[in-house]
Amino acid sequence: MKLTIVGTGYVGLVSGVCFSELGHEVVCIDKMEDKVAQLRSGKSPIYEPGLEELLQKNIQAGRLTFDTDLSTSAPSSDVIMIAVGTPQAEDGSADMKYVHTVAKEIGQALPSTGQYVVVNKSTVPVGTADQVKEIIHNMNEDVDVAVCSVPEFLREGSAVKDTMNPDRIVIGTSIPWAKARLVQLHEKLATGDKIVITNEKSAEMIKYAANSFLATKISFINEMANISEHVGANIDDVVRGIGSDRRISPHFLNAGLGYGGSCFPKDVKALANMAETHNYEPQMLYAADRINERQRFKPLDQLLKKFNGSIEGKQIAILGLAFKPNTDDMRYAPSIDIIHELVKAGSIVRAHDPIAQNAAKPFLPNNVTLVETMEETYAHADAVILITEWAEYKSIDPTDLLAQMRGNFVIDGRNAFDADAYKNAGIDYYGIGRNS
Ligand SMILES: NC(=O)C1=CN([C@@H]2O[C@H](COP(=O)(O)OP(=O)(O)OC[C@H]3O[C@@H](n4cnc5c(N)ncnc54)[C@H](O)[C@@H]3O)[C@@H](O)[C@H]2O)C=CC1
Ligand SMILES: O=C(O)[C@H]1O[C@H](OP(=O)(O)OP(=O)(O)OC[C@H]2O[C@@H](n3ccc(=O)[nH]c3=O)[C@H](O)[C@@H]2O)[C@H](O)[C@@H](O)[C@@H]1O
Repeated sequence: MKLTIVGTGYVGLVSGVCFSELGHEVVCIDKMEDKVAQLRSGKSPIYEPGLEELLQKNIQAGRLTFDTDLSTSAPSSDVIMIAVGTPQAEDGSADMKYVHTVAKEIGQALPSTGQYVVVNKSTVPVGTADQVKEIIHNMNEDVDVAVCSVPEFLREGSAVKDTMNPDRIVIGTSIPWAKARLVQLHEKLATGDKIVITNEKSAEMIKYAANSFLATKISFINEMANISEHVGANIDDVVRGIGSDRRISPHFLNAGLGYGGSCFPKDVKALANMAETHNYEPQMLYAADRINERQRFKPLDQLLKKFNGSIEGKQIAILGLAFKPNTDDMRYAPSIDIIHELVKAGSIVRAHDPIAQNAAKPFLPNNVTLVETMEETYAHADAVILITEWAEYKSIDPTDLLAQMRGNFVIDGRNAFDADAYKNAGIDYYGIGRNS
């Protein structure tokens, strides 16, 4: 099939690369000329395991091309996908300006002959498919177009793997010929029970419900960890105990500094905003969001406790800046807020991330020192905070770490270290909800 995919961010680029790998002919569109030039030369603008290899392979095979304008490829495409950003607006709602602009461009580009499928892959409020159709028809009332919702569930850091091995594909359309085309497009990825067919609005809701459920699961376990700290229970044991119940499952129950990234924070807020505009007060979403906003500041409380109320002049080593491992995405990363607070309190901050160092610079205060190796980060540190659980940090030997440090306080913000090994090495170890 011929595809036009608009937006070459995590979703658009990964989808474009994966669909071309599956044999489809894909044109990826982005307004940013330098990004398109970089992509044409086979260089990925984002760090995502396995992406660049497949990008280069499919460009060479002639199945994957890039353009700055959709008007050439869209009229001959079987499916046109919208994969532009829907960032958080000031009131918490999803800012739809990029989606609306693309809808107009599609309306201008499509001729009045033929049958077109336009797919919304961006995460959008319920009712957007109808809106996009209206915008397209306002530009060209004769075009025969089915606007469908096929939400994306990939995770950053494993985006290619997730796209190639989806748990399910949700196809939201009430139009039979569009459904047939979209089932055919996805047939190498999913068949049978793995394809969930719904109407447009349910598909749009599924995406927000999935992200809000996962975000709530994280806030729930963080709440349990915080309570465990107060009552002397250990969250690792609590998770073992509840996670073995298949209805709960042990997945996505890692207590820590809360969720960051470009999606959970904004999607929980956008769903809450959507509920409010329909006169419903979403209490659980408010709670998930509030717990998460607070969780990232836990290291600060611990430092103040350890250093008797003042961390001025203390050298603090930060391990990990990206919002999660295996990505260089810094959007809403807990590290940003933590570091700003540390600097405000007069600490000397040295930070390291194996991949996100350059991406992090614009988000951090100027007086933070970004160092090349993790060893340089914690040399002479009074305290160490693990914020992102990169694999290389997990292999740190606590005895070596202690020998390099000036102090002995380690805050494990992701419960990623072996608590006993750290304590046995003489480290004053703090994990989230990890009483021994
Ligand atoms: N990042 C992720 O892991 C996931 C994101 N999503 C959703 O997918 C959507 C896209 O997210 P990301 O890929 O992270 O976005 P992104 O912000 O990384 O990339 C969006 C791209 O669209 C381009 N763009 C904007 N307007 C354009 C136009 N008129 N024509 C051509 N290109 C245009 C921008 O230049 C940018 O390169 C969002 O709604 C997000 O919530 C869904 C699942 C996973
Ligand atoms: O809509 C989206 O953009 C995507 O959002 C998340 O994916 P992503 O944000 O890339 O990463 P996750 O692995 O879900 O992690 C999100 C945040 O939650 C945190 N987290 C995750 C799991 C956990 O148990 N505990 C926890 O604190 C991570 O550290 C990270 O900050 C969802 O997992 C994807 O299914 C979805 O497609």
